[in-house]
Amino acid sequence: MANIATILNICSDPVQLQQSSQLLNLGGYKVLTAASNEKALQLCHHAIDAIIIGGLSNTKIPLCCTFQSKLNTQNIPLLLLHQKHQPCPLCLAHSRTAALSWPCDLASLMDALGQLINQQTPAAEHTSLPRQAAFFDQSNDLICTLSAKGQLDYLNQAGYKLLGLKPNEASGKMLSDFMPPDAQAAFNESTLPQTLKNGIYSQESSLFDAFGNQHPLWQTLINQPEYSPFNIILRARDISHQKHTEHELQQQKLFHAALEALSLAVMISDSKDKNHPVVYINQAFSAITGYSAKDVLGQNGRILLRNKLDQPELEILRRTLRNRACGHFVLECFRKDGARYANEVFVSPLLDQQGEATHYISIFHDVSERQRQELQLAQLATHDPLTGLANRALLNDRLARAITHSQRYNSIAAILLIDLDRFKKVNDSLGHAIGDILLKLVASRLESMMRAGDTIARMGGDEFAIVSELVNQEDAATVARKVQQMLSTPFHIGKTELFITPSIGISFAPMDGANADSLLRRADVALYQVKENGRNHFRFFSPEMNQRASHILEMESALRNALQNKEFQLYYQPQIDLYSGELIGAEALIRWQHPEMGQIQPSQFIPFAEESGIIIPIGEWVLNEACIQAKKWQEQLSIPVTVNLSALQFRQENIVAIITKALNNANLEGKWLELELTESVVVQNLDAAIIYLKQLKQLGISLAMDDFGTGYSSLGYLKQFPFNTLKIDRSFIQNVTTEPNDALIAIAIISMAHSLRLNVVAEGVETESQLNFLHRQNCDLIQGYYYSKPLPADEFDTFIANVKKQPFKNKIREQNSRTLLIVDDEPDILNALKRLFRRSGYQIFTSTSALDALELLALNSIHVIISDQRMPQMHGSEFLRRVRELYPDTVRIMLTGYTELNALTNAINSAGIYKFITKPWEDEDLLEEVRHAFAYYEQTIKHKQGSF
Ligand SMILES: Nc1nc2c(ncn2[C@@H]2O[C@H](COP(=O)(O)O[C@H]3[C@@H](O)[C@H](n4cnc5c(=O)[nH]c(N)nc54)O[C@@H]3COP(=O)(O)O)[C@@H](O)[C@H]2O)c(=O)[nH]1
Repeated sequence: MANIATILNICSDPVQLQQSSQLLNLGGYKVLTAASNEKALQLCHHAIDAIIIGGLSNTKIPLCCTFQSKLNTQNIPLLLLHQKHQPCPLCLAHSRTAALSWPCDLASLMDALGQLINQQTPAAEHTSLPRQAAFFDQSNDLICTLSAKGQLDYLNQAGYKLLGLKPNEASGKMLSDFMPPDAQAAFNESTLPQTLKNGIYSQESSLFDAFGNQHPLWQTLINQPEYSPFNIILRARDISHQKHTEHELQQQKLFHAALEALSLAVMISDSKDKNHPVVYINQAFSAITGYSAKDVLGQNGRILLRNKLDQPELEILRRTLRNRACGHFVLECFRKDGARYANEVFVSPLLDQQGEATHYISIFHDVSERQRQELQLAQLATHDPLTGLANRALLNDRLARAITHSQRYNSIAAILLIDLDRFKKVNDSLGHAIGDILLKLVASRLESMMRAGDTIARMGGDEFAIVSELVNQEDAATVARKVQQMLSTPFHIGKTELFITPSIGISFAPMDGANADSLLRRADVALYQVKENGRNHFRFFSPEMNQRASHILEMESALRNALQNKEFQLYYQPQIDLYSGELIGAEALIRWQHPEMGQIQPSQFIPFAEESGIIIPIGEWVLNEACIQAKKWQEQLSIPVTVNLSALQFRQENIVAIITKALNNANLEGKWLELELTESVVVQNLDAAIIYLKQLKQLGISLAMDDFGTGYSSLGYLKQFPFNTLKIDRSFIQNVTTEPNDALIAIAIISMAHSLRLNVVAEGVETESQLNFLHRQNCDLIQGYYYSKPLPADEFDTFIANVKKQPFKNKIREQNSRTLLIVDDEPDILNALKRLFRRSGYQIFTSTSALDALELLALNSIHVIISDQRMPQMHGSEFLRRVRELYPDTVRIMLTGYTELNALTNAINSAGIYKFITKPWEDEDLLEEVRHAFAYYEQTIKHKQGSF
């Protein structure tokens, strides 16, 4: 193929410049275009074969003249494409200058140029296009002629080659057949009509070759009507390379933009240079490290490490790079401002064709926050968030290790479970915030006594644990004592001073268990024993304790079965109003009808049920049953039913909902239900208790405080809670007539309850004397065997039907006569005295024992008492002391042969003895003394009554 001539096409008219350049292109010339003089001069350094100057204006120096020197010196031909005006005569004079009027067709332009360049004519004849074929065949571009409908006629050699056609295969084919389907319609409907209309049309398009390869092309179509029917000349230049370059460029831009947009830092360093200088960093690099491109480019990447060059990961990094491998590390790095951060780096080498690393690419990001979170998570998984001590999981792990160690080295591992006594009270009374501070202070005191190798953990709540490897078991006692001592100093929180004591249960490996679980359970059993026995102690686990623990487990499962097999039954014990004799309520008391063991009393299983937690479902069953029974009695008897609530039950957050549900199930109004709670149940959960009790009260439910007198017996608590009734514990009633202390407590409770406008129920009333006593103390309500034992519901109905309602008549005969009680264990003396006083007209009571005498005192209004001192059961002085406490108005005379001065003095002082008469007595003297005693009694009573 011939060399392509280069034409400098200069024209100030852009339309002419474009059209003439396209014709020149079509004619196979390489065209340099210049729209201005200056541009043209700039292009003059190219090797130019001819200059075309068009669109000439009437400037002083014609454009063509400007180039004369170049034209002359280099002998470059010049073609003047003049429009309306005449070409420059000066230039025309030049030998290698020609003129042509514009517009002209391709053939004329080719002719004129051909003659000027080497006097040759590429298109010698311009009458027929095919005659120019030889010229077109020299072109690298596809050139073809088409009909107005796009049918191919002539195709040059470059075209045949591009389309992969055999010679003459093109003629008659439609050009659109070589186009992609979506371009075909556009070619027929837009490209061809536009070309015919405007004479020339250019566009980017593509053609498929015979092998299916698509070639991107820049097409110029020129309409040459004189060559009809194949009047359209198409010149198409393969722009694959240009496209490829453009694509490459775009890709590069995209990659660069992507790198810059990346949130990961990218650093590229030159590995050929021995200092490995950084040659590229992206924006994220600067954002993460604070270093700008100016700071880093040309420097070694270790700028990020400062002087932290002893990191083990660095050695691995160097090795990785030496091996031209990829690596991933977390390095400790430093920002420009010196702040440390954890840098997760991915490094890979960029290899050349020889496999040599030309660059190292490091991609990294700051993982400080992630590392912090990971650490925090790890800490949380193994540590208690409040105190920072090990948690249960970590303790289990350490305990397991200690056990293994003890087995391997014949040593001892101890686990000490520490429970803070009455911590709950601190929490309830001072609030959880103070409770938390206290726990933290306890933790830090425990930590301060820790030896290397010990583990201190918080197991939850107020329970701590220490795992320690010891030489012998005594060492554990030393540790326990140290814990007690550490916690014995009061804690100061703000202005509050708190005292805490620990209960500690201890078990040992390998003696008490071969795994962490069993050791913990056994330490817990020992701890339980400490708590049961008054707290603030430590105990080692013993196998006997374990028996109890396994008994609890057995009981729990038996109770669960009992519940399932419906072995529980409710008994009901009547509560009576002493004054009206009316039935005022019934207390529901559970019984266990064991299929083999018969009836089991609640005292034998309720404690286990509470310990194991099974009291919760049992309690729910009791509530439901009692409500159903109360509903029945509501209609027949109009009495409420009392149900006992255990501590565990009351601690349930949804206790009010459970009770409401039981009421709803039975369709029972709240006023027919009374709940009995012990003082400790309420005090254990003070804040919640107030809320729950008020809510229960709003449901119309009555509240009774059970076992009053056995616990805190605090008037302060009582005032806070909306109780209706106080129950005096059975233990006080039992000896109320014989034990002044019990009597005094009963009396105090009755008076306290009345002052708070509460009802008082005395429970466990078994005897008439107890009843009399309580009646005299104005106790209104009675429950006990005296009236009835607890009965099944049907028997309760029968009992109620048969017992006539009658007000209690105080059996104390309101004696009009003077009453004298004589107490002596010798019947002969008793008879002698009886005979002596018979004539005096006194009503005489006699008793051979002090206890019987106390019973008589409870049942009768006694004025004067004569008691012997030496009695087997109880001495006269003790008897009379009690009488003084219980019945202070009585006048007490001691009759004895015992003359020891000290005993007499004590007796007189403690028993408030009126007269001391020695045996054997003088009848007259004794009669006289007793007469005086009655007078004294009557005077005292009169005085008392008068003072009211
Ligand atoms: N949480 C629950 N506790 C319950 C339930 N049912 C019973 N209990 C508690 O068990 C303890 C023992 O009860 P129990 O053996 O039924 O004894 C009660 C009465 O039978 C007994 N009592 C009554 N009068 C007399 C008497 O004159 N003499 C005498 N020796 N005993 C008598 O007293 C117990 C009444 O107890 P309380 O009024 O509740 O204090 C006991 O603590 C029950 O509370 C249950 O369903 N849930």
